[in-house]
Amino acid sequence: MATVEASGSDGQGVETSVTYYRLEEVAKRNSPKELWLVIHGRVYDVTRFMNEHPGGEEVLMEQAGRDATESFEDVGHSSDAREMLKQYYIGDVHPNDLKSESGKQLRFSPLEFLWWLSGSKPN
Ligand code: HEM
Repeated sequence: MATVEASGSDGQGVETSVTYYRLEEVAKRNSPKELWLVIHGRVYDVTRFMNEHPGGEEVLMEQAGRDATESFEDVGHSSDAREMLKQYYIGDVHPNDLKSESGKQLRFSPLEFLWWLSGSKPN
């Protein structure tokens, strides 16, 4: 775990600090005693929320210690549900462990792109 302090340039005012967690650490919190999950690069401790989740505790258990972004989005959670996330936020995924979300949207691998280029050349 690493904590980064970032404070405002005026020396007073808002001070924010972010705690970074490695995915390895998140993965250990995969039991009903301690249940963390990742949604959009943020880490949530949903241990005390498990019994209250309207979608049931089983689905949270299935995602325990993992990146639950896709399943969270697949359900089409309401804005109320998104608002609730804040209560359980404990930190961010360590930058070295972040997969690029835009990377997933690449339509071609670099090799396919070369094939595509060579195929589309005149004559
Ligand atoms: C901290 C994370 C989560 C919060 C705060 C949350 C909150 C909620 C809330 C408030 C609802 C009621 C419907 C709504 O307002 O959208 C709901 C329903 C539901 N959630 Fe979650 N949820 C979380 C994570 C997940 C995850 C990871 C899954 C994985 C599949 C999931 C699956 C469901 C399902 C299946 C329903 C029932 C939908 C229905 O009956 O129409 N939730 N959740």
